[in-house]
Amino acid sequence: MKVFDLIVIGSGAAGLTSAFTALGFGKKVLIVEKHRSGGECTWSGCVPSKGLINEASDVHIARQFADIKVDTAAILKRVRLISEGIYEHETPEVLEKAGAVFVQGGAEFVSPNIISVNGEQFQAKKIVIATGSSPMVPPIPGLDAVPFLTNDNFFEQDSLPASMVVLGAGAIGMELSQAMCRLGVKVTVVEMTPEVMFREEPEFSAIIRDKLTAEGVSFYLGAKASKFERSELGVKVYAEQNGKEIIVEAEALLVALGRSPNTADLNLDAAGIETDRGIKVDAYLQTAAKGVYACGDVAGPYLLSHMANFQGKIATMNAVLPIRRKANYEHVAWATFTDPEFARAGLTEAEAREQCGDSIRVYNYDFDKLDRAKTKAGDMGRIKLITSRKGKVLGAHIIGKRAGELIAEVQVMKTLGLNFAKLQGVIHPYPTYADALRQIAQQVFLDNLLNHPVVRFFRWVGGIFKSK
Ligand SMILES: Cc1cc2nc3c(=O)[nH]c(=O)nc-3n(C[C@H](O)[C@H](O)[C@H](O)COP(=O)(O)OP(=O)(O)OC[C@H]3O[C@@H](n4cnc5c(N)ncnc54)[C@H](O)[C@@H]3O)c2cc1C
Ligand SMILES: NC(=O)c1ccc[n+]([C@@H]2O[C@H](COP(=O)([O-])OP(=O)(O)OC[C@H]3O[C@@H](n4cnc5c(N)ncnc54)[C@H](O)[C@@H]3O)[C@@H](O)[C@H]2O)c1
Repeated sequence: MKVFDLIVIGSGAAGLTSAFTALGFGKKVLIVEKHRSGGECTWSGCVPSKGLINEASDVHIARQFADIKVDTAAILKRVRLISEGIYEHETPEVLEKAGAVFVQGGAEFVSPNIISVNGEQFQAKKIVIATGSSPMVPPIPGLDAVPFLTNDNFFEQDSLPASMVVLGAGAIGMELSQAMCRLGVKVTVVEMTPEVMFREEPEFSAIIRDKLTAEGVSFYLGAKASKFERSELGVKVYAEQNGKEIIVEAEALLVALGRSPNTADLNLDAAGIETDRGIKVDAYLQTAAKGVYACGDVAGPYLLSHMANFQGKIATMNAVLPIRRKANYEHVAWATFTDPEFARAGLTEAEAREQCGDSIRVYNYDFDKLDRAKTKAGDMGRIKLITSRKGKVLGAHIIGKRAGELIAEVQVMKTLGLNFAKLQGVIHPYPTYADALRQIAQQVFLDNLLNHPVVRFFRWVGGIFKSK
């Protein structure tokens, strides 16, 4: 039996980070991949979705100047080429050149340190499970009898249909609905919660819903899908909204209702690995089986590529080095690439109030004050910054152009524990979107000053004399 220092099961964002981390420490690494290296991010997630969003954005701009015909077949082909381009840096050959052994096939556990792939057994001191997640397809009557798309096959379509029902107004539903609508698809979204993007600040979610509505996307909110039927056009979706039945019909259906962890084929019982919503891990990302770690979507709790990288590194370092580092999620951040973009770091206002009480400070900044935004008609944006009583960042929410880039500056302040007021002294080029953050910092600085005990004392004394 071949023996390794580390076996990595799955070569998506988490698995690749894990393998490269271990290789960097000179370890003998086996990578086992059932499908294609690169995983969801490269083939059916971040990369093709952002590729499609970029194409749709160009079309949206072009339509303002000319009556153009959109060739969605050519667009989807170009999107697939982007995935191929990223894959060039993640192929089995590249991984083997970097020093890993790559085996194609599905891995299953034989014991906590032995796996079987295509009937052959491999042993390792440590194992990292990074098998990702799959689209969650709930057992709603009729769903198994109608043709439907998920992110797994969405980007493989030859061309886009004329109409589509999108089930779920989460990250996938919103990004793809706007992109498809811009490319000429009549999109109807059916979402069971009362608002889109349930993880975001509600007022920001409403802004994005209004924007998509204005562009032509139709929404049924508070509507839970209850039945599906084939129809002459394609598919009929039945949903319950406020006790009434609604029926939406379209050529195609996209199911974007969340994810299920890929655990079923792993024979986890043989290794004593436990699951709840995904593979159960401790703070060090170790599973119930000693020496077996899990990271990325299969473990959660944040199903994001950069969190898969973050966890992949920690899990692997804990596995191969004599250190133990906890995965700390205090500084999680993400961006949703609708137009305008959405980005979030840390707590919402409600969460901050629950944790810190009403001593928190909330700064709301509108881009109508920002010169850079004024240079482009219709450029909207908003920032909500939530700080502690002393000015340290608890949460930040940005909607607007380049929100995904802007949040990085807040992330640095937050992660390094710097007082946000410090940013007021940092020179920002003019006119930029980032200058909005400097302007907010100016206000935090002033509030810090006004809250300083000495200043408060003199203001109090001043108040006494004034009242006399
Ligand atoms: C449409 C869409 C857009 C997204 N956009 C973003 C975004 O913009 N930003 C962001 O941060 N995140 C985004 N995500 C989420 C991101 O794609 C995932 O969080 C990330 O890819 C998870 O990486 P992973 O390594 O955990 O899993 P995966 O990438 O799924 O990799 C798991 C790998 O394991 C393999 N595997 C499974 N079972 C076995 C087995 N038994 N044996 C061997 N191999 C196995 C699979 O074939 C796969 O290659 C998006 C997701 C979707 C669906
Ligand atoms: N930009 C990004 O970072 C990005 C983009 C896309 C996806 N992702 C990741 O992929 C994951 C999966 O995305 P997703 O959009 O599939 O899931 P999601 O959890 O974001 O949204 C699923 C939505 O479906 C709704 N829903 C569930 N059952 C329903 C029913 N029966 N009828 C109507 N609505 C129903 C839920 O209320 C929810 O709003 C996300 O958690 C996110 O982490 C990230």
